[in-house]
Amino acid sequence: MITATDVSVGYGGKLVVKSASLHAGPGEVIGLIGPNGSGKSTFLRTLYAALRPRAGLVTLDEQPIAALRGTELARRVAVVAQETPTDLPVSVADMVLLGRAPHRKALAAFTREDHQAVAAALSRVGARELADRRYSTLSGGEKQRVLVARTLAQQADHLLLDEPTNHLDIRYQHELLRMVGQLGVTTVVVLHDLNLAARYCTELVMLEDGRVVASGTPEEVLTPEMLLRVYGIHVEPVSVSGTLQLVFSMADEPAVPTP
Ligand SMILES: Nc1ncnc2c1ncn2[C@@H]1O[C@H](COP(=O)(O)OP(=O)(O)OP(=O)(O)O)[C@@H](O)[C@H]1O
Repeated sequence: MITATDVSVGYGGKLVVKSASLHAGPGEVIGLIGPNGSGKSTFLRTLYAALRPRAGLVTLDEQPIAALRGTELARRVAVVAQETPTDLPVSVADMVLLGRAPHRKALAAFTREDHQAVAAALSRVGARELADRRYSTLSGGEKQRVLVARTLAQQADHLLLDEPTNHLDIRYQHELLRMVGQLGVTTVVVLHDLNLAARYCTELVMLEDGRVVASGTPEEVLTPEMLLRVYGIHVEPVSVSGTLQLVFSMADEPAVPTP
C-alpha cells in the first residue's frame, strides 16, 4: 500500500507538485496521468524517496517512507524510472541480476536462486534470448523490457513505473501492462496513453499544473469535460467489449471527423 497525503514538491524556488494525494491499495494499479510538465515524474519520484517533499507525507504500508533504510526500500519497492543508465558495460543478465542485490547479504555471492529468478524474469518479458547481449547495444524497447525484468527479479511488493511503454511496440505495450495487472503487486504507473490507462489501471489520478484535478475509476476521470479542460482535446468515449476507449479529435476539428 502506498499513500501520499497533501504532498508538495519542488525544484529551487518552484513548486511543481502542489498538495497532491494518492492512495494505491494492495494489488491496485494506479495510473498517474496529466499533460507534459504537470508533475507526474516528480510526484512518482517522491513516492520512492528520490525526492523529499516540502510538505505532506508518503507512507509505504503505513510507515513513513523517509524512515525506511535504503536496502529495505529497495527490497520493497521496484522502480523503472525515465532516467536509466544506458552505457554501462554490463550484460543483460547482469543488469537484471542487479535487481537481486537487495536480497543478498553484504558481499555474499549471487546464488542459484538469484540466477533462476533472472532467467524467469527475462522469459516473462520475452527477452530470454537477450541474456548474453551487452545492455548498451539493445534497442529502446528491448532495454525497457530488460528494466522491467529487473523489477520482476527484485520481487518487491510495490512497483513504480514511469512511462514503461514509451519505447514498446503495440503488442508489448499491452503485454507489459497486462502482466503488471496480473502480478498482484501495488503499482503506480505514469502513462501518457489514456487508452492504455483506461484499460489496465484500476484507478487514475490526473494532475494539472501539479494539482490533482480528478481521481477515481477511468470512467470517472476520463470524461469529455475533463479532457477538454486539462488537455484541450475533444474525446468521444466508447465502450468496446466492456472496456472504455477514447476517440480523440482536436478542439478545432469536429468531434467526429467526416470522411
Ligand atoms: N530536476 C529538475 N530541476 C528543475 N525543474 C525540473 C526538474 N525536473 C522537472 N522539472 C520541472 O518540473 C515540472 C514538472 O516536471 P515533471 O517531469 O515532473 O512533469 P511530467 O508531468 O512528468 O512531464 P512529462 O509528461 O513531460 O514527462 C516541469 O516544469 C519541469 O520542467
